[in-house]
Amino acid sequence: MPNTAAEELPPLDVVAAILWQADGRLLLSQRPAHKHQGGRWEFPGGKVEAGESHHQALARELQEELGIAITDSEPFMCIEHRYPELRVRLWFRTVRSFVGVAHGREGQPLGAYQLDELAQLSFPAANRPVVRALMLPDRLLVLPSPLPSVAQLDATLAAHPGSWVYLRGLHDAAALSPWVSRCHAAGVRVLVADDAALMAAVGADGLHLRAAAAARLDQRPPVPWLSVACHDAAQLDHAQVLGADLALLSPLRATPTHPQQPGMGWEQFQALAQGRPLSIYALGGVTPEDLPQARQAGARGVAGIRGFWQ
Ligand SMILES: Nc1nc2c([nH]c(=O)n2[C@H]2C[C@H](O)[C@@H](COP(=O)(O)OP(=O)(O)OP(=O)(O)O)O2)c(=O)[nH]1
Repeated sequence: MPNTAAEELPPLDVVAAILWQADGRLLLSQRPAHKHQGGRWEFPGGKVEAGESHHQALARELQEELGIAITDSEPFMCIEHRYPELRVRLWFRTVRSFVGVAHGREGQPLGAYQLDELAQLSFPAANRPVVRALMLPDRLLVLPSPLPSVAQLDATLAAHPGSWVYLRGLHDAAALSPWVSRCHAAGVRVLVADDAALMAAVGADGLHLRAAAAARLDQRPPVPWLSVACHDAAQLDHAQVLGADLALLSPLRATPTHPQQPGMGWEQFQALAQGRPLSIYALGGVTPEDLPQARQAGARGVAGIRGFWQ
């Protein structure tokens, strides 16, 4: 029987902090045993009260729960999740600095963790996509055609530290291997199109499915990172069914290569992207300067060619 009580109620709006300490570790707290999702680790925060902005709610919660003061926070991701007993809409916000010594004012244990330690912790189910998202980059560089020179690649990787590269347009091991090696030498992760066996053969980090390849699948291929090209809600739904980590949602704007395709614009992007449990990248006429706007619209990051390559 459907859980009608959960269907009828609007989701509970909750803010939660991706709270970076000065030492580069994330500060987490453990939910008290008697509360919903008790005993699990959480990003500190709580329910948004009537009339509060998300930032105000987060500032109040962090003061109440951890005894710290914040002046800034920025949107990181929004995830809607249905627990059997309630629906939550979690507004994760990044906090890079705070004043005060964090301590569990409600007696809750706190912990500081490196990103690569998070996988060992038990989180509420709603948090899984955000834990994955934290390991993903803000910027995804799409390999242009014609191919860039090695000098161009090196300059571009240096200009966008922490980004990943989608090795678009290369479909055999001989063509891919030098690019994989060059990117890995720079500490950059790479995605390969459509073919999981080829991805593994060249030692790439993940698979990017073009829309037609995604449509042919009904379950996730066994890859460490899965990205899917999407243009509408049905394709995003399918990306979720596949358990994708990333979706490249396009076109945000019309581009010189596809001038006949009108861009969806940020409003439509937000309507499609916000609340989904995967990291969505805005693609199509997007530049790195669009990142703050993209975040407001529910994107994890920005992807593209023009505006990214040196
Ligand atoms: N703060 C927080 N809540 C989370 C996370 N993940 C997740 O599913 N939740 C859920 C658990 C709860 O159902 C809800 C948060 O509600 P809460 O009860 O902690 O809110 P609150 O601090 O305002 O609590 P209270 O006033 O009732 O004591 O969101 C997370 O990472 N952080």
